Formats: sequence, structure tokens, C-alpha cells
Amino acid sequence: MKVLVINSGSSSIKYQLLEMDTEKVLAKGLVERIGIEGSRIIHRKNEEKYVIEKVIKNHEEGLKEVLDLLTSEDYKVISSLNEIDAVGHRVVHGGERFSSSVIIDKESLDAIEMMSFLAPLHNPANVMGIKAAMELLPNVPQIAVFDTSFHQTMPKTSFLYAIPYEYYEKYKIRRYGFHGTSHKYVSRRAAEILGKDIKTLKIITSHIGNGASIAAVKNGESFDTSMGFTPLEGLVMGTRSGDIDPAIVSFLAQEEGLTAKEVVEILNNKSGVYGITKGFSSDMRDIEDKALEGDKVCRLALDIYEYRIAKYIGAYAAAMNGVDVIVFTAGVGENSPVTREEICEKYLTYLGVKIDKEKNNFKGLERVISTPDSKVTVLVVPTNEELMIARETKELVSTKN
Ligand SMILES: Nc1ncnc2c1ncn2[C@@H]1O[C@H](COP(=O)(O)OP(=O)(O)O)[C@@H](O)[C@H]1O
Ligand SMILES: CC(=O)OP(=O)(O)O
Ligand SMILES: [Mg+2]
Repeated sequence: MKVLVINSGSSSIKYQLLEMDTEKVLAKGLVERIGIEGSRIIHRKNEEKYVIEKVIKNHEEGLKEVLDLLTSEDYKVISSLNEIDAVGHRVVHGGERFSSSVIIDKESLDAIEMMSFLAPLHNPANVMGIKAAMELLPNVPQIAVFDTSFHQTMPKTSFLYAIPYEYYEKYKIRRYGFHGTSHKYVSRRAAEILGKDIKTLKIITSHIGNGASIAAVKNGESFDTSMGFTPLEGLVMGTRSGDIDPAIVSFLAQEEGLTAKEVVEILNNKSGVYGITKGFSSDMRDIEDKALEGDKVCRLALDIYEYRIAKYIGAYAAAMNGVDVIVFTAGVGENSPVTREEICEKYLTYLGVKIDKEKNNFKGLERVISTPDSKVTVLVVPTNEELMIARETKELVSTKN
């Protein structure tokens, strides 16, 4: 069975085509820096890597390029899209309606589309991807795998906000949490790598990419996470503010003559490191490079970014009354030794965290980066949301047949 997986992130599209009988990856790739300067596609087939520089303005253009690539003369892995048996889509917000993956039909697609206002940087791109795939592959089952599913185990103490209870009942306002597929995958991989039963571990998973969130994974289940009702809460991100005093919304609305919705758009699209650096960049590579060259504004942005991550790690160590393992993953977590080292060395030594700087100096591999005498084991685990989505897709399609 050949499964195509499409993972639209806020700044990227990741894709994988897998032969699910063996879980062999036939092709995979990344469309990155969508909508900003320097957009490109990195396409891998077998051991070959191709970098295609191209202006890609939005997710729709990006997805079209991906589908063309899979069958194009130069890079092809399949002769026609008809060879694809099922498509697995990452869908960011599933609300309380979707606690597990579904085969998409008209009704579920409408429901996903209706949730767009709760995940404005994601659900519209997810819906676009589903519609495009349905059009190009009309007879192929399309499956939605939700970022919110893994976090459904959170207790009420973690997911309820201290606002009038009726708003939870009436509007389902609560913490949902996102990046669940990633937090689940890396926490399980970490336990496997360490040869330990995940049911005995207190793990903090730090998914830091363009979107970023932290989760407290206790005994294998999500216990708390930093993103909330929408993917805006929590950490400082590429263009998102993360936590702020909610009173800022009405203050800014009044002072700047904006609606509340417009202020929230600013918090989603013009804030984070992009906002702190006065629009210099939302991409952590650009910020880190300048910070290391001595640029004060970028240094400040990186400091604020790291400080917020460290605060959440401290909070979740308290929430679980301890921490055995800390995992770094996603674009920054996997590829930035500087960020990992600064977080651990500046803020986490009180927990007994000790990093081996030599071991930490690498990109994109599974590796323990703490010293043998560190009280907490720190690992880098490259996430693989696509593999998890492909497995769910195979399972759903097989049970249906
Ligand atoms: N070598 C690197 N050093 C620092 N940051 C990096 C590096 N490589 C990638 N990143 C950052 O990772 C982020 C993208 O992460 P990713 O998880 O792919 O994002 P998303 O899925 O949210 O679109 C970008 O900010 C990018 O700059
Ligand atoms: C939920 C979210 O922010 O996803 P991403 O990091 O892929 O943008
Ligand atoms: Mg992502």
C-alpha cells in the first residue's frame, strides 16, 4: 500500500510517500520559507537530494509543486498519481469533535473548515491540501490526523481556563494543545532509545520550530502542553507572541483603532521573533546568525525565545513533580546546537542537567546530548509526524476494508 502524507506547517509543507508494507520511504521532502524570501523545495529520493530554489508564495502553490515533482520526468518516484492508495493529512485543530483520526467525508471536511478561525495559520492550509488531493485523486481515501488528539488525556486541571465555567460548556473554550503527533512520536522514541518503559517516565518534549510548543508527558500520556485554545498560546514563535496579558488585546484595539480580531491577527502574524526584531525575520536561522555576529536586537530576540522555553520546562518539572527526560525536536530543536546549549546551560543546571558540548554539536540525528552523570537525560529526537500519520492512515483504511 502506497501512502502519501501531507503535513502543512505554518511556514512549510512536509511530504512523504511511503510503501507501508515495509514502511520504506520512497520519496520525501520539505517546501520551506513559504511566503518569505528564499523559499525552496528540498526533495529526497533514495539517497539523492535535490534542492529546487523557487518563489513559493503560499501553501497552495507549494502543494502543486510537490504533486508535480512526484511524477515529473526529472525527480519522479511514481509514474502516475494513480499509484497512490491513500493520502494522510495533518490537520491542526480537531476541537472536541475529533478525538481520533477519521476518513474524510463532506461532513468532516466542513467541520475542519469551520475550525479555521481557531487555527488561522494552519486549518485553511490543511483544508486546501485536502481539497487539492481530493480533486487530483478522487477515488483515493483521504484521512485526517489531528494535532489535538494526543492531548485529549490532559486532566481538567491542565485544560480548563479560570474563566466562567459556562464558556467551557457553551463554546468549548479550553486548552486543546497542538503538535500532538510530534509530542507522541518523540516521547515514545525517547523511551525506546533509552530502553525504558514509557509508563515509568516523566518526559518534557520541546517541539521548537516555526510553531513551537512544550508538553509534559507523564507515564506516556499528555499531561499538559503550552499551546491552548488555539496555537497562539505559550512559547515565543516565528511570528506568534505566545503568552501575553489578555488585557493587551483591548488596550491595543482602543489605542490603534483596531478590532479584537485584527489585534489577534497581529499576535499571530506580526509578533514573535519577527515582531521583536522589527520585521527582520521570522526564521530562527536568520535570527541566530545575526545574534552570533553580535547584533543586539537579534540577540535579545533569541534570549527571550530561549527564556520562555526554559520557564515552561521549569513549570512542567513542577507539574509532574519531577522530570526524567527532556527531548528537543522540530526545526530549531533538531538543528540548533546553540539554542539547545544555551537553554540547558543558562537555566536548567538546578535540575541537575549537564550537557556534553561535543555530543551536542550536530544536526538532525537521534542522540543523547547529556553527560552520563546528568540527573536528567537530554536527547534530540528528529520528529516524524509523517510516519505517524502514514501508520494511522494505513490502520484506518485497512479496518474499513
Ligand atoms: N540550523 C538551524 N538553526 C536554527 N534554526 C533552524 C535551523 N534549521 C531550521 N531551523 C528553524 O526551524 C524553523 C522551522 O521549523 P519547522 O519545524 O520546520 O517549522 P513548521 O513546521 O512550524 O513550519 C525555522 O525557524 C528555521 O529557521
Ligand atoms: C500547530 C503549529 O504551530 O504547527 P507548526 O509548528 O507546524 O506551524
Ligand atoms: Mg511543524
